[in-house]
Amino acid sequence: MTATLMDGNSLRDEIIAGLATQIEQMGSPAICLATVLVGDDGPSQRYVKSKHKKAGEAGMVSRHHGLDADATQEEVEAVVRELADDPSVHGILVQLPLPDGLDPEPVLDLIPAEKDVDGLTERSMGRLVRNRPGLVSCTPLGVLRLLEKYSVPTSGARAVVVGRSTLVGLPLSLLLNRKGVDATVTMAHSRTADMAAVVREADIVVGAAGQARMITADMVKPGAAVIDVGVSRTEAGIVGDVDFDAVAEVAGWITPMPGGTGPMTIACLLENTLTAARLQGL
Ligand SMILES: Nc1nc2c(c(=O)[nH]1)N[C@@H](CN(C=O)c1ccc(C(=O)N[C@@H](CCC(=O)O)C(=O)O)cc1)CN2
Repeated sequence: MTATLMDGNSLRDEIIAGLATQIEQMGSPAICLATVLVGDDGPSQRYVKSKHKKAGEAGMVSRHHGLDADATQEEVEAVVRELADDPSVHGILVQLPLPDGLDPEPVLDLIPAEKDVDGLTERSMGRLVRNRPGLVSCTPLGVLRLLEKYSVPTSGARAVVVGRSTLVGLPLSLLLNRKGVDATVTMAHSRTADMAAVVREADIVVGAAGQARMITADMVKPGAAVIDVGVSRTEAGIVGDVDFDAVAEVAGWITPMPGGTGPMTIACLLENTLTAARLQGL
């Protein structure tokens, strides 16, 4: 492997240790992250469990609200409303996806902007678009942290983000385009003509389409930074959007899957929770 490995597990641990120190210096106030999980999807349960474990390591408290898969829209919204009104809760996270039949949009929009540690409400996304301060979604933030940590040049770099989800692709494209980061960003998606040629132009490639190993070595410019956000579960285990072994021979930097952007999502969620607590006067 010639590429530098961008290790999300070690950067997550570093960030969480830093948060623990800051919270201790604040006199260890009860900074509370509340999670809402509807249904019994295995991976979602694991992610939520991990969020609680890491919150504890950062010196935060956390609270979990689990609802059955057949919960109604009204029941889910009632839980979020209660958390929104509770002054002891600083951050609210509704684990996605919600089961079929539930509409996430009205649920998310019940979260007050200052408690929106996932950065997914209309208000938070609007602030991101308008370049105003606000909480930003966690995986895109995690990608920026990795680029920064590994000193990947971004100013004037060509970045291609494959995937246009509101969870990752869209906010990440906006962040990469921001002043101070200054990449020239292309958003690519399933209808992009000649995807290989588009990706080959990029100094920074982000795979966020959820298509197993779709980014192959022949699509990657030598020396590019390649960030994998896609997760596909195959018989061989968890596979990302990047054909890791072959791309690692061409790229300058690469994230592993697992161990890259996933852990960073949780680290940035906890950073957002501390920011949210401060916004609420703690
Ligand atoms: N409300 C949200 N829902 C979802 C988000 C989100 O940011 N907010 N992102 C994903 C799931 N997710 C966090 O919620 C998440 C995904 C993956 C990991 C992670 O650490 N993965 C490990 C692999 C472990 C495994 O998948 O079994 C890794 O990459 O090393 C953490 C969090 C969708 N929903």
